[in-house]
Amino acid sequence: MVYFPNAKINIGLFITEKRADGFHNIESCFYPIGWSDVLEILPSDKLSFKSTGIDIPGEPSGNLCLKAYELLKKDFDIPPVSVHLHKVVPIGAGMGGGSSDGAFTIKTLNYLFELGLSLEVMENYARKLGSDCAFFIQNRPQFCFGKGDEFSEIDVNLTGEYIVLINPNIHISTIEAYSGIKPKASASDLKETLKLPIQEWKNLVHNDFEQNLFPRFPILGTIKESLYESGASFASMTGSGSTIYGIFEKEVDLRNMFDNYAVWQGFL
Ligand SMILES: C[C@@](CO)(OP(=O)(O)O)[C@H](O)COP(=O)(O)OP(=O)(O)OC[C@H]1O[C@@H](n2ccc(N)nc2=O)[C@H](O)[C@@H]1O
Ligand SMILES: Nc1ncnc2c1ncn2[C@@H]1O[C@H](COP(=O)(O)OP(=O)(O)O)[C@@H](O)[C@H]1O
Repeated sequence: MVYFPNAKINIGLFITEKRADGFHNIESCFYPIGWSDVLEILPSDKLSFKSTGIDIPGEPSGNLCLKAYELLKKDFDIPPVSVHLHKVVPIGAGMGGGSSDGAFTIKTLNYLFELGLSLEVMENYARKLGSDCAFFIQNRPQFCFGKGDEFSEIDVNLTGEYIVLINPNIHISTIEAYSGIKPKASASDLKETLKLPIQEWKNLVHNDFEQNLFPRFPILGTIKESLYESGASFASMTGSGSTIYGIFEKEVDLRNMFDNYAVWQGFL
């Protein structure tokens, strides 16, 4: 079976509290986007993993696809599989690409071996892989809170809007990004704010990581500004960076403007 594990953006990201377990409580709207990897999982005589495309740092055993397999293998008598991941989504880019690969592996194994797991059970397995991972089980816009792995409904629909994502090849580690943060109460009620027309989000919807990372990497602020100058209704960094996105009312082509960087553009 071939699947296309897609990335996400964060629309607004408040870091509200440091928790006793060392993680942070956040409030954010997670929204799926079309930038995707390619994942093939087939039953096989022995377990194997191959990746092509963008180089993934670390050993294959640390890859979230294999971690997901091992997690399910502990509880179910599943046969070996061969996994081929073609990596397209930039790594350490705030788009949850690795988390999506892990979640899609859980969904694929569930389907392939008829494990009969409910969405809720699959989300619980995904939570063990990483904070962002459970979101990709249902893979639909959600208000995310707690570690980013608890969900409630949010009234936001960007279907028909056009998104441009710019990744300036700066790898930001999530641990490092959180370590520079002083948590504070959320600046606004995201669920209410996102009901407003998108043109009104600019001064109300913030990503708390920007304040720390923009002074360190001035290019990030420059890209965000260029997106507004090019007519974006809303622009922001996603997650812990370094990808910056702009949402436009109609189709634009900004590939020439950012030709040194990885760019993805398409309808939401
Ligand atoms: C910042 C966010 C926002 O959506 O996205 P990305 O930028 O990674 O896409 C997420 O919170 C990233 O989630 P994820 O990448 O799954 O993080 P994990 O693997 O669970 O944790 C990596 C490290 O980040 C820190 N961490 C993560 C999540 C959280 N709510 N609080 C934290 O403090 C911890 O130090 C943890 O050891
Ligand atoms: N399938 C995978 N794809 C990308 N990174 C992975 C994968 N499995 C494990 N990782 C590890 O996760 C880290 C980054 O995860 P990623 O989801 O790309 O970042 P972010 O959470 O910032 O969007 C990398 O350091 C990488 O070693």
